[in-house]
Amino acid sequence: MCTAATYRTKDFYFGRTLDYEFSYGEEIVITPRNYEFHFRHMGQAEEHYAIIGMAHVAGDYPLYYDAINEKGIGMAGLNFVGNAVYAEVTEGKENVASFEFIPWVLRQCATMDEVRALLAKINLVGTPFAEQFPASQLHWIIADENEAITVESVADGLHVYENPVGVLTNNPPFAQQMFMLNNYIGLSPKQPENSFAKDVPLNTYSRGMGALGLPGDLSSASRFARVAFTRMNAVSGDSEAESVSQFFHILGSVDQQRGCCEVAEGKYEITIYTSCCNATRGIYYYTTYDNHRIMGVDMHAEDLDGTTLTCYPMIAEGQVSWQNGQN
Ligand SMILES: C[C@H](CCC(=O)NCCS(=O)(=O)O)[C@H]1CC[C@H]2[C@@H]3[C@H](O)C[C@@H]4C[C@H](O)CC[C@]4(C)[C@H]3C[C@H](O)[C@]12C
Repeated sequence: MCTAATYRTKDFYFGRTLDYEFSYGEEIVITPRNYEFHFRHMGQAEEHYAIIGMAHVAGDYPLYYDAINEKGIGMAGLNFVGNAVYAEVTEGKENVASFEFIPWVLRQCATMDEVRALLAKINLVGTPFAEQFPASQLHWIIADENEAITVESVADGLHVYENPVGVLTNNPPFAQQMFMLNNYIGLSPKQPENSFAKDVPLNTYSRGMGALGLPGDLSSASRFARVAFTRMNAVSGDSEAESVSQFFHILGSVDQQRGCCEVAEGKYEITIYTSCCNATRGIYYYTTYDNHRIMGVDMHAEDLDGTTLTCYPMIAEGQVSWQNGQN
């Protein structure tokens, strides 16, 4: 399971959790403006916007999971197993393989209008990256500081949905996820009044009872409702420290602890990493399952006019900062 979210204070923040039972060996990858992309069906592209994100690099190609570009657009791919259906390669169309979708959008779009125009022309195809990497079944969230959309390629074609909650998880399809939020219409961060029955003496015996009924399990539908509630009601200061801290708290509401989601005998899905990009400033922050210290990689600290990828392996080990003894 995975969850992605957007958040806005003074700057625009975009990130996700990557929940799985194993890692593909991902790292933080900066693609500079002059790196040559060789698209499978669309030829080669030289000049483009710089990109920073989490990717598995194979044969010098950045297979991005989630990323932002230097113009402040963010995009992430999340599992959509059983529903994602990609098109066949069609002569005369803009055929883009699903593994190329993130760089295809981020390399050339500076606004959401440009993203929409690009999506109107795209033919998203299932061409595999390599034999050992068949096309993953994904759906995507794409966002800037003003809006978010969800893109789903299903049996009857490509769908682009407005995403007013700025959240994406996994199944079911996005329209159903949004519909199911109706179930939580009565939830509130405020304490509830007794609307159950006026003659029954019901009282609030605890704080937080306004959100009683928000599901606590790890299913993707429950995570969708939980993170949407958290994100839509989140309040923070607008400094970088306060915004980043708050963003990790929002995604912390759907953190997966080892042991609670068994996917095969003795195998557990966990939150491998959580990311928070400051898309306004080109910074990729992350934590990992064992490293709760927020790490940061700044794209503008690199030569963005270069031609080669810059990769930073994730620091996955945790450290305690002792305040006495033990040092
Ligand atoms: C497994 C990851 C999604 C995690 C997730 O959504 N889990 C939910 C599980 S469930 O539905 O609820 O069961 C996805 C997200 C991004 C994916 C990777 C990226 O798309 C980049 C390449 C794409 C290639 O086609 C396959 C390898 C790959 C390197 C992908 C492997 C894998 O499918 C990743 C890592």
